[in-house]
Amino acid sequence: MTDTTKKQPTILETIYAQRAKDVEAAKSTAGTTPDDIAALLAMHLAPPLIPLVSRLKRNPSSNSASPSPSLMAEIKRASPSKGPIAMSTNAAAQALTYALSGASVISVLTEPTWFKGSLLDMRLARQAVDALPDRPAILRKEFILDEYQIAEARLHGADTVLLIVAMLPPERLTALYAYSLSLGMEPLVEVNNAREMELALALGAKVIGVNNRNLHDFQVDMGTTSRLVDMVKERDVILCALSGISSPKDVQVYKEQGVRAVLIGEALMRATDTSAFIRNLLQWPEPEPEKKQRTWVMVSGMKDAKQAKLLAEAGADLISLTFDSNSESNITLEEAAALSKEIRAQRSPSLSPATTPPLSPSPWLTAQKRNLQLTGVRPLLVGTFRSPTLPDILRTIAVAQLDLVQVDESVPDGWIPHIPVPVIRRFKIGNTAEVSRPGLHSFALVDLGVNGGNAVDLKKAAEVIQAGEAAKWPVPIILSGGLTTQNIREAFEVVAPWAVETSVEKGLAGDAHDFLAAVKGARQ
Ligand SMILES: O=C(O)c1ccccc1N[C@@H]1O[C@H](COP(=O)(O)O)[C@@H](O)[C@H]1O
Repeated sequence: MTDTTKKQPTILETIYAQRAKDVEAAKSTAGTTPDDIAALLAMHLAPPLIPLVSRLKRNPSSNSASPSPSLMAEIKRASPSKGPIAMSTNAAAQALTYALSGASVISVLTEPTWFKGSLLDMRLARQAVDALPDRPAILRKEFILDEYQIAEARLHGADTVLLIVAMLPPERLTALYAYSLSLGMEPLVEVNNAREMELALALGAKVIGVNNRNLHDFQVDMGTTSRLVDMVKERDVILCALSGISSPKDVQVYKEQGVRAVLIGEALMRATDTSAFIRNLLQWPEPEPEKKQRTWVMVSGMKDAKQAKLLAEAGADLISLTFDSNSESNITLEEAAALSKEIRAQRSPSLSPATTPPLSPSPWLTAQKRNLQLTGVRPLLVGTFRSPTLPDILRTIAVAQLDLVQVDESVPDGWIPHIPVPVIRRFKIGNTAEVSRPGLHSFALVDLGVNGGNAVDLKKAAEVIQAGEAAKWPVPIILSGGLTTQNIREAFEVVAPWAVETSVEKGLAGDAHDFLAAVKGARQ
């Protein structure tokens, strides 16, 4: 017979009990004991952090006169109240979509039983956004009851963790809050009523989320946040509304009340066009369309400073020197240093204040291209290397004062972070799988592998661009190999590269000048 006098545990109590068991199991598993996690943190194996508070203050509307709240976008496959929501979600792809749509925080549920999440999801979400210029913070959305889960979160790439006041005795809450801070992570402290808000404020929490969903009975009351707004007025606290938000009206009400961020799960997971849905929900401005930039030109094999100056005047943006003893264009270190000095003396950077466009979310190569264009200094000096050693590259950069270097496939990826200037990686047309890898080379040169005059396969190069960076941004490439005054117009039409390359073959400056003139004529 069932004992009807015994109170049924709420879902929060049930989840707590299960997570307490899960934590004990993880702690007693060889390789993931608390000592192991501490040793891994001491080895600095946790990736670098970004601060939650300042990241939450930035969103695509934050420069406007009336900024809308920031977005904490949640990856939520399922939930105890709704069951399955979006079971086939790929956490990394979803995270990248959120990031490129302007989210300030990506909230990743790591609870496996009711939410179908995992630490692997969180780690992949972090990896997917890691190379973005202003990546969102990663929140471990979890039922945290033990320091162990916070250390685990940090190790797997979280920038912040959730602490649920309703779930923790006050002294546990205080200890966990302090521990999270000790690892550099300002937590999101979740409350559901005035008493919990007082506890959160007493803690000194800087980011407080009011959950509109009562975690004991699942009831969602959108007024819960509104009723607590006054408690944080005039305080240095970012107030966030959590749960049940699905329409622009919901967000507008909170915005008017001074809520600075909203956490949204289900509505985002069900959206068909996530970016458009987010923009409409938050009333963020449309991203400014990329201004059509003129196609850049790189002239390679330069050995003569006067010639370089003339070509720069004729429109060359990048002047490349070849460091390859097997090439006729090879330049010695002494010659390179002299040429560099002359070019630097001649180039006159604009000293007027930089017109910096607002930071808009964009993937890695697109951002690198934009940043280079913003420098305003022309021509930039490139050192092109064939089978170099790392010390060769470093010394040449220092002596010849190179702005960029270009390397071929012989250079291991592991060297690139050690090269102190942006790297152009040369890819042969049949071998372009890694062109849009983020976070390593800053620019990709796609070599059609043909010498001037022969037929070039422009369609293949077009496919590389159209394969897309983060799916929908055209991959900015430098197109090289076989471009001539005759085919440059077609190359622009078929491929639309960011830049094109030609070379000063055997000192025939005329060719490069003709090429530059043809480029000018062909630019749309
Ligand atoms: O959604 C639930 O059933 C749930 C149950 C227990 C704890 C938390 C739960 N969900 C939380 O809901 C928000 C996101 O809400 P929404 O999907 O936008 O309505 C988030 O805080 C979840 O962790």
